[in-house]
Amino acid sequence: MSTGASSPSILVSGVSRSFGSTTVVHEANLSVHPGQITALVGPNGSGKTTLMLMLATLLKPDSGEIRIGGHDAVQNPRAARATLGWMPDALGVWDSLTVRETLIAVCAMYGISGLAAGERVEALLTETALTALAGQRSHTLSRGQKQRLSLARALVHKPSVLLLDEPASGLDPEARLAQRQALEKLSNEGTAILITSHVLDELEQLANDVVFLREGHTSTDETVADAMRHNTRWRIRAIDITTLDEALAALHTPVTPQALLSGESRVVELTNNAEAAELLRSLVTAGVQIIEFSPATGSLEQAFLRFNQEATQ
Ligand SMILES: Nc1ncnc2c1ncn2[C@@H]1O[C@H](COP(=O)(O)OP(=O)(O)OP(=O)(O)O)[C@@H](O)[C@H]1O
Repeated sequence: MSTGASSPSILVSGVSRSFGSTTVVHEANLSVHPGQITALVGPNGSGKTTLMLMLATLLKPDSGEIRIGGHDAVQNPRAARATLGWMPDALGVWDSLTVRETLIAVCAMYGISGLAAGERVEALLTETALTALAGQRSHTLSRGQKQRLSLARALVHKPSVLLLDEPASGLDPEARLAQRQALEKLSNEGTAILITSHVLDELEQLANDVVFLREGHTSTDETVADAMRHNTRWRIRAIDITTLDEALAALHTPVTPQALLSGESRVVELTNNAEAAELLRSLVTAGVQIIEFSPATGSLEQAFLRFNQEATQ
């Protein structure tokens, strides 16, 4: 969904790309405005990385238009590159360089040198919690530490567009939270962010827009809105589970028991949000003390599964 009156920082219009006779991205469309965080969600092999590589100017589209910060990514890749920060799904490291030296080398690539480079690198080390590891060789970092270095590298030239391919992969919960906060801060400062991840719960907390990708086709605003509107599986918890069971039985609502770390709960299948609201009202009227009534899996995950289901029908 594209929102906002500003012109988009990322614009993809009718973009296609084939490898040999296989078309991997089919007339894809999306836009991301300044300050917006858009999730790009698709199953394995749906074309996310291929699309990201084209946005990063590392792969040419066969047709269509890509604009990054207003610059045509095909006609003027140099200008587009100066605007964007790219975090690939796997960090290629220069084995012999330390974390600090890596960042200084990337500064040099962007024409930042001397005192300015030193200051920028120290700020990035602090921002990505890498100061304690600054003297360590990059190839000895853990997966999560490499992810932090990869983000720091992408941010060297203060880009207004960030392309992040699986940035949370390999991060522990604390590091994920820190990364989420860092990205929220950048978004509040006006950075446009396009992010792929298979961790949909994580994306749901971060993104304010989503584009689904299936076999190289992007979703339309309408299909996303429709998929997001229909939560079908709801989890219900009550102070007294027996009272809940009795009330659900009286309402002829079939349930699936679910054991959770946080206690026993029930999952019900409903057709739409109105039905969910009506069931909640009926349970409360029947005197059940409800302590949770929520989508059984994340809304984004449900919407994604629904989008895929509809696409295969
Ligand atoms: N250089 C290439 N040559 C031939 N086929 C390719 C090439 N790069 C990607 N593909 C194919 O394009 C399709 C999409 O790949 P891509 O890496 O973009 O998917 P993805 O959505 O990022 O997948 P994942 O979630 O597994 O990372 C796959 O079928 C892949 O095999």
